[in-house]
Amino acid sequence: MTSSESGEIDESVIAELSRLRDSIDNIDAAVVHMLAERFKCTQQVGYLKARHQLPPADPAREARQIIRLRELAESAKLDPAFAEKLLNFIIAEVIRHHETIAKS
Ligand SMILES: O=C(O)C(=O)C[C@]1(C(=O)O)C=C[C@@H](O)C=C1
Repeated sequence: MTSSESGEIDESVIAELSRLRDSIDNIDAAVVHMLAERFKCTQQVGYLKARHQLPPADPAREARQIIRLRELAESAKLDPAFAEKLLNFIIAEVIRHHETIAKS
């Protein structure tokens, strides 16, 4: 009898789900720590740009980053469109931070 037939979840299923969720939690923690480090770097870039009157956004640099990230995603079997959307999402936040720094 399967878990769905009996209405109870098999012990081994619970154990496997728990093991996978532990790994997911570790990966999520790593992502948060890596993002925090990235934002520490971009904050320094923001101050550097503000000090030297450089524009917050650099579209040419972004275009190169997207090409590189899409290639990395493909070789890692990650959807390149997702990788591009994620990078754009992060960069939009960075630009917002740069603009705040420039105004301050
Ligand atoms: O490299 C820069 O010039 C940055 O400001 C950093 C960054 C990024 O987050 O990677 C953010 C904004 C720019 O448009 C390009 C890249």
